[in-house]
Amino acid sequence: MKTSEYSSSKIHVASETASLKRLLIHSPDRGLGKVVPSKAQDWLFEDIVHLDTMRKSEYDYYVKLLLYFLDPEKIKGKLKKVDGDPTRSFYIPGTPGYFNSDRVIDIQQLLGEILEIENVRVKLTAAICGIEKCSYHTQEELHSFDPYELAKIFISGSYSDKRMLFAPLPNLIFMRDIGIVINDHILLNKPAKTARTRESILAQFVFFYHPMFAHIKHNILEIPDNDRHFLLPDDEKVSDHHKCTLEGGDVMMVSPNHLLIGCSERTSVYAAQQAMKLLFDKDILEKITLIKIPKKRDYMHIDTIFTQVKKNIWVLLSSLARVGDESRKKDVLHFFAPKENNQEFKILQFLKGHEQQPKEIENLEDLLADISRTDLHCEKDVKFIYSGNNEFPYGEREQWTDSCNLLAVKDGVVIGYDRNDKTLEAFKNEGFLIISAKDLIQKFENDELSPETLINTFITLPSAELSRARGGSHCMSMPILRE
Ligand SMILES: NC(=[NH2+])NCCC[C@H](N)C(=O)O
Repeated sequence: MKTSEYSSSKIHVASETASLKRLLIHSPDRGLGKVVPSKAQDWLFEDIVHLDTMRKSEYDYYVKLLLYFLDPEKIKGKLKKVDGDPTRSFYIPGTPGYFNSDRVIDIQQLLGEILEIENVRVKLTAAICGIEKCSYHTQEELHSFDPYELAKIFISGSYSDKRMLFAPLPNLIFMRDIGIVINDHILLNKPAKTARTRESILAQFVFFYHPMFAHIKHNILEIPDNDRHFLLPDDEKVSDHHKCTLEGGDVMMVSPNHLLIGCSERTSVYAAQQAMKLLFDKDILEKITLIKIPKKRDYMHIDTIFTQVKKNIWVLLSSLARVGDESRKKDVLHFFAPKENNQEFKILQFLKGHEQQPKEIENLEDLLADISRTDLHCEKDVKFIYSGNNEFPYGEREQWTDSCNLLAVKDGVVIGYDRNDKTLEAFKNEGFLIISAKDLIQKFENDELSPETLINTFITLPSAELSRARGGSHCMSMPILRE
């Protein structure tokens, strides 16, 4: 793909379920295979992963599925060849066999392309060496690499000869968190965790320097830090009133005029307010709802507790929603039931021009039903599918492995993990076809099914390794164009 071919690229997202047309992803890179047990948690993984299994038996299916839906020419008729290649060159940017799609786009490819521009390479190398505290000689050595190899080094933290230079970025596979497209604007993140700092520098350079985003350069939004934050004592810097962090998993574009922002372990109230001010001042939206959830590793972002499946269907965790079966059973099983954490839960809705009088919404279902009816003008009944089929203790168990973190490739067709049996049962009860990625891809290849005619389907992705990284298919995608 020539960089010039990207220049007419449209960037626009105004819903969570309209047909996906273009997105950014990142295939697990060699850095993930270098995580050691003592660092796994610091680097936000629940465990170390088996890289080969994660790629060949899990993530590669995600890529093939996305290609079938978004850019079928790149895959159709080639499945046998792709699956039979032990080097996986189809999935690796910069190699001759790479699928090179302008619709399913690996950020590593874009990084390689901007590193071909001399002054960008110099600046980015200096920036990375600065935060990673590299020596002058390392900086010089880095200049000698080919742009695509340099992109790999910046992401994986290691050279191809296996020498490690700095920490890997295992969480870059969760592309959702680096930024978010809001209509035709991009809001960049401010990561809460140091393990994700380098990711946002890479993202900043890609969005500001890649020709794909040149025509919307003035639409790239960065949240301002607290004025003179550097003068705050260290212990005050971490308080929610001063801290300025925001990650894409907490930002959801549910309709052209309405944005949801989660205030969570990762997104501070201060940053959410700054984002709101920026978006209202620039007239990008008229309604923003802040959803405050407990600051807990279990629910790091709002997209871990609910996502949209269809205009009128949502999947969510009942213990944070309206009283469901799950919470009623807690009275009986109170010894084992988790502590009630609803007190920390609050929803406030703000309208432009009336920011001082937010409306409080009592529970998640009321908010989501209102989005379906009022914002999306949906006349059908609004339905809620609960994690773990709302049966104790499966709701929490399956939420932990991303039962609520689904990616809609079109209205009613979602990708999620295969391991959440009870949640899948709940989808089945709602009339959804449950089909594995492997079977579906084969049926697409044999023309038994087609992405255009598919409706109400839950496509299951193998997830034994992926779920150890604590993110699902919603987090693994950054949509940049929906229909
Ligand atoms: N949008 C999301 N839910 N992202 C999940 C990110 C998971 C990643 N391991 C982290 O802790 O940062």
